[in-house]
Amino acid sequence: MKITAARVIVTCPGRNFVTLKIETDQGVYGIGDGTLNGRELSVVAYLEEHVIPCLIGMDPRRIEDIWQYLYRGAYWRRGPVTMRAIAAVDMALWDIKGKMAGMPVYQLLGGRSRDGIMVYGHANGADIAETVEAVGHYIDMGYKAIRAQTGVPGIKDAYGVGRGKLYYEPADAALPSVTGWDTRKALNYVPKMFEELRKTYGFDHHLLHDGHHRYTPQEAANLGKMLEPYQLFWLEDCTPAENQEAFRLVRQHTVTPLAVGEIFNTIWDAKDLIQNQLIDYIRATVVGAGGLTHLRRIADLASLYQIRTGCHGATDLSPVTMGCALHFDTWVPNFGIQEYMRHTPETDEVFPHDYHFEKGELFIGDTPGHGVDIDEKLAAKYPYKPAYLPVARLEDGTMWNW
Ligand SMILES: O=C(O)[C@@H](O)[C@@H](O)[C@H](O)[C@H](O)CO
Ligand SMILES: [Mg+2]
Repeated sequence: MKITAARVIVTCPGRNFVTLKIETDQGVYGIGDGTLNGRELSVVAYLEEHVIPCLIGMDPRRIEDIWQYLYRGAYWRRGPVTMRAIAAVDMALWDIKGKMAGMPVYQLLGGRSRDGIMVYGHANGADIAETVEAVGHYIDMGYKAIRAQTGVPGIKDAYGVGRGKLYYEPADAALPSVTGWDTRKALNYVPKMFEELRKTYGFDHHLLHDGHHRYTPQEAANLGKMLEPYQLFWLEDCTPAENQEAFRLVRQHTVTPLAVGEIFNTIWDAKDLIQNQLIDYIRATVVGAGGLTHLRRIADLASLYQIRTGCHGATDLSPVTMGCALHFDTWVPNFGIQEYMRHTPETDEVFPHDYHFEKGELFIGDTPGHGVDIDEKLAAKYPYKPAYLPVARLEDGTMWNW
């Protein structure tokens, strides 16, 4: 069996997606996601110029060998562009293998460990009152777990506050828009939101919060401590994780569960955090961390330390990644939760898929492969549109983490 052709499809049904389609001499094809929000075309070039020429003629059944070929073979390892390109190939190959076997991917991974996949949705508002109302909306929709982010008085366009009720897309301008940040104001405000949420809705639902890399380790420890009475499911990206050691300081001061990893690309980004038990949930996902082949290695390492998975699932991860993540979640023994930010109806139409939401959970179907396809004719109607993620500056103009 041979790979005969591969091509990249870029489409923008509301936001940009990079999709790789691999074709074989047996008429079976597979698709994979390589979207890198705000830097999409770098992955397109990596795939078109440097990966696809190597793939032609290879045996698509050799998933592991092709993974190693692309990872070791480039000599230059790791990084978001390389690992997304590898992930796109990997997803497409698992899709092909599943179609050849007549089985859904979760069966190939080892079979079902659970029926439904608990997901969390994004509730947010301009202030505490609006966010409390938004959380109620998610509870009404049946969610068991909800992430709550609020605008903070005095901070311009703080991360996490959307303009629409369900569809929140931060990459909203042809050049990066400038938002603000002020740690003191946030530390005064965020705990009050959780106090209000618990007062209003009690303790039956899981509540989550994303720090989006904006606190120093000491500030993150302080926030974690202040949030303890509200029993969060997790506090995410409370401080940047390039220095994995930084989490030791946070961990020593708070029992609020910690989650990290949406920007991780390999097991090496998470190794110290996992082996030193500095986190509770690992958020690496299929598109970010080199596909299913590599993600399951990360999950296996995490399982030795009772750390559970919580795959990134924002809207910049295409339905192809969501489908693959749900196969992974259905199999992985140490599953924790799955993030689920809904795609717009236009995106869902371009990517027909075999998964559905019911009572706070997502369910993957039994279509052979990963069960997500691309309607190329429809995709062609939505050409690429440059869109950047915002940047953040402190009040005095200093660049900060968005
Ligand atoms: O937890 C999350 O989902 C966020 O941190 C993301 O929305 C992140 O900001 C985007 O994926 C960036 O593209
Ligand atoms: Mg996040």
